[in-house]
Amino acid sequence: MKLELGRVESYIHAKLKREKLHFVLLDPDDVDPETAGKIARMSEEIGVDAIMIGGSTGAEGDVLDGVVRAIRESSNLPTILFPGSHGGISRYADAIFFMSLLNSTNPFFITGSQALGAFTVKRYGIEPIPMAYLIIEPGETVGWVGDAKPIPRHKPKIAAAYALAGQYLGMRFVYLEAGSGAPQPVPPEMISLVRKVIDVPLIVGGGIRTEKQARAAVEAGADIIVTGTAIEKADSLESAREKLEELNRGIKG
Ligand SMILES: CC(C)=CCC/C(C)=C/CC/C(C)=C/CC/C(C)=C/COP(=O)(O)OP(=O)(O)O
Ligand SMILES: O=P(O)(O)OC[C@@H](O)CO
Ligand SMILES: [Mg+2]
Repeated sequence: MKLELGRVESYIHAKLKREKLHFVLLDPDDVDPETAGKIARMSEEIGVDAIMIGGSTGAEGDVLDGVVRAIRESSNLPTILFPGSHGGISRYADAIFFMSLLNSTNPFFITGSQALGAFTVKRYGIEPIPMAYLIIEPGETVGWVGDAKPIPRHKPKIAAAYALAGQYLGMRFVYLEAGSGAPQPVPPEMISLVRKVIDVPLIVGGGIRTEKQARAAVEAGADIIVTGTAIEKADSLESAREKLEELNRGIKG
């Protein structure tokens, strides 16, 4: 049995020894391949650490492949799939967050979709990275699509219990998700309790739009910050660059 970590996961751990990481999420349903390529190149220039690709709706097939290929052609950053289901797998990506939505009420999002996608991941030779995915209020689209019972914002202990359960089940990352475009990010008190309880790296995303919010999440104990909407919604590539720089400053200090 081979238990070595894959290339992307080793890269993440090596970098985490020195700094907090910034992953940029691109949704193939919202950005065309050309723009995705440009944002990925800019991200690399600015010091972002990886590009995640996915969406809860429509990020599949040709549309997904086109965006992943464009990103690979324009930058050397690792590409990590962030699938809404087994439909969100592309042969062109380096790795996939092989995630289980632990607080879903629907077994499809806990183990079902994973079983349907497992052989595809193996056939394509994509590196699977096991991850516990937890939806925090409000949860937005992904909370609704994923049939989640969102964890109340003022109940950090529930999040910590799920996170520790995820680690004990063998998951090597925990992701606290407020939902893409959430009006408020995950509360710092919740981030710090989860950080105290688990040993694996903690990813936080959803609703992080400013340098201040990014810094607050990192200071509370997040290891990796995911940003998507703030960059996607910029009205020009120039303002996307400024936003990326601002968020990166908050994360890297
Ligand atoms: C590992 C495999 C094969 C499947 C896992 C499938 C699971 C558990 C999915 C969780 C539920 C889900 C719908 C996740 C979507 C994650 C995601 C890509 C969210 C962010 O998407 P955005 O595109 O930013 O948000 P919108 O979809 O709201 O635009
Ligand atoms: O789009 P935003 O709000 O940055 O959220 C990023 C990510 O956590 C969504 O899955
Ligand atoms: Mg989206």
